Amino acid sequence: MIIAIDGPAASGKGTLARRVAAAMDYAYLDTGLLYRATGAKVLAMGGDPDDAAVAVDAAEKLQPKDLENENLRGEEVGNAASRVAAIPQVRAVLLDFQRQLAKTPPENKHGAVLDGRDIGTVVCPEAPIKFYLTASVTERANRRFKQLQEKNPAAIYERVLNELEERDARDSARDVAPLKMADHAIHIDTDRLNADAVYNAVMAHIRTHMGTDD
Ligand SMILES: Nc1ncnc2c1ncn2[C@@H]1O[C@H](COP(=O)(O)OP(=O)(O)OP(=O)(O)O)[C@@H](O)[C@H]1O
Ligand SMILES: Nc1ccn([C@@H]2O[C@H](COP(=O)(O)O)[C@@H](O)[C@H]2O)c(=O)n1
Repeated sequence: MIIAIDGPAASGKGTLARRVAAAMDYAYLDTGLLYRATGAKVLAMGGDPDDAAVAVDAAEKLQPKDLENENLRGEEVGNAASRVAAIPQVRAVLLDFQRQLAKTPPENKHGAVLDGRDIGTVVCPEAPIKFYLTASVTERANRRFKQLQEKNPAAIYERVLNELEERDARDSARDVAPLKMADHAIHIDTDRLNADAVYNAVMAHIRTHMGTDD
């Protein structure tokens, strides 16, 4: 079974998806990492993330080790990721890998959890269960700021907020696979829910869907 989790930056998709995948013994794919690794490659080459030829070349050359780069999590790379992600040919290059993993999860797992922006709408529209997580931009900026501060005490809240707003706007307005809720997705507003509460709500939906709730 495929479980799709979409939503804007720092809404808690990865935290949730990782936990759901572990509980279900499913494979997990953070699809944002593919775009982050592509953006980071472009920056490392001194290229412009809006340059389609350079970005496509970087996407085509991605290797598994590129996804393990510790520096992918910063907002500068997030911004570059969001710019390469608006290029249709980049998305086309990365699509097959995502679909393949969803349809044939590694290690003979019986399912996969994918999180991103377009999992329920484009990558796996056939997913039987889809979630769409949101939270206000200020709540998400607080979360991301706290997270970044653990690694970099000099992180600046206003900068984090601006970068999230910029990324939200670009991800929602692009022509190809924009961020939006899929039809039939379950919307969870996480503003007043901690990570445990979100997880419990999602697992309750999954059990109901699978007919395993008692
Ligand atoms: N419901 C929640 N309440 C408060 N904090 C949360 C909640 N869910 C996740 N967090 C925290 O918010 C931060 C961002 O979460 P996470 O990385 O899972 O978001 P994301 O949507 O995957 O982000 P991105 O799109 O940038 O990959 C993390 O520090 C995480 O621990
Ligand atoms: N399915 C996806 C996933 C991500 N993106 C783009 O990548 C950027 C970084 O993603 P994070 O989840 O790590 O924040 C994001 O801002 C999107 O532009 C995407 O387009 N589709």
